[in-house]
Amino acid sequence: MTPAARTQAAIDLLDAIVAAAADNGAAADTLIARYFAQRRYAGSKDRRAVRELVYAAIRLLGERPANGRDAMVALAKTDPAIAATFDGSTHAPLPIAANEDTATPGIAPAWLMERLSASGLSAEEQGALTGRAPLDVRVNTLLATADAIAPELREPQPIVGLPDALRLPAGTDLAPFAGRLEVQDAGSQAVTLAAAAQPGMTVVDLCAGAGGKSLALAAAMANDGRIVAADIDRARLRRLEPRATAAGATIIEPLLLDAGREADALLPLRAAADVVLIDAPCSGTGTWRRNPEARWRLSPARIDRFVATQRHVLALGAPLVKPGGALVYIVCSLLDAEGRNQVDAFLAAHPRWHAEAVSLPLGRLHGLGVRLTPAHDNSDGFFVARLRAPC
Ligand SMILES: C[S@@+](CC[C@H](N)C(=O)[O-])C[C@H]1O[C@@H](n2cnc3c(N)ncnc32)[C@H](O)[C@@H]1O
Repeated sequence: MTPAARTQAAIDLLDAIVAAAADNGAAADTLIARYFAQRRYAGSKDRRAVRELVYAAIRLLGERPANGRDAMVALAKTDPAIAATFDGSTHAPLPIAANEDTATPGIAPAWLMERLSASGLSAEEQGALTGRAPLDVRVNTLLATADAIAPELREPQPIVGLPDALRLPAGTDLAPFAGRLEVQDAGSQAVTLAAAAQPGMTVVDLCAGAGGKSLALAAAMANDGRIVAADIDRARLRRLEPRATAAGATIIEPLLLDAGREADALLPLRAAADVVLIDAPCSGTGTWRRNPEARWRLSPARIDRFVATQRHVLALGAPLVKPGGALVYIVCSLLDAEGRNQVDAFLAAHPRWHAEAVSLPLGRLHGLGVRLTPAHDNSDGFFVARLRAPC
């Protein structure tokens, strides 16, 4: 592909990504994979170059652009080499007109930046939300140690305070390390420590998804005890089983919940858990470095729905905690509505519970919990709080 054809391909892809973001359709990565599956003539260099153009345009624009051309013209205005590819030749985009409309660069839609500011996030902190994320892995201590595995890796960097974490060069091939290394952001590893999981405990991972945190809990518990990994999403939960097998995690019991009737399946776990971990569904404002297109998908109504779901899962999780046990609430959002305000509301409704101090290797105190941000912690953004049930 010529450079101009790559630009046109990026425009076509961005058209699809913009439409999908508006209609809650497929993710950008899925659309890119589908696009190239139908264009076998594109070599790996072309694919990489087009992908980079697409993601550079997505990162540049906080507001969802009208279409792919608007997005790429905005990117071209930051880079004369890209602007030069708008030359009107075969397979190339038409030249950029002097008065052509373009999308405006920014971090996020204006209404969302206001909410981030109101949640105490400075302009510098907001600017870091769309940077590039490092490749972080967790060494699965059920099968390996960081010291033993480090010599097999190219340039592994330790992460202060997280002895089982390593930061690796982008593009490191992790296939030879299946089971021994799990891709997991440093922030995600840090907030899981708030569970203080110990061998012999019973832990309910209520929003387990594909089990990223369940696997970390199993390692922390040295495969001794019980972890119930519950979720309403069958496809995600199904991905947990092979991961657990590869990781040698034997104490994880997947539990598929029926949305709207979750309490039925959870009844046998009433007052049974030392710890209930709730990694709640959220807007993901802390994960834009990995998933920058997510900010094109958000709306005030969508955030309201997340807030309602978070209240719902908190109400499901609280009765599972045994007297004196703990509920750990986590969101990968930096909006107070989803983080500290949820905790304040929970405690107002449960006056006999209290928030416990959590000491983590990353993050700063925020409300009754701890907040991690990309600017401060070079991790994804998270809010985590640990709530103690009455004895
Ligand atoms: C942030 S993701 C969890 C990620 C996972 N803990 C990890 O570390 O990989 C939130 C999960 O909550 C699940 N969820 C949403 N509503 C739920 C409900 N009512 N009960 C249980 N899980 C729910 C979603 O299906 C999703 O998998």
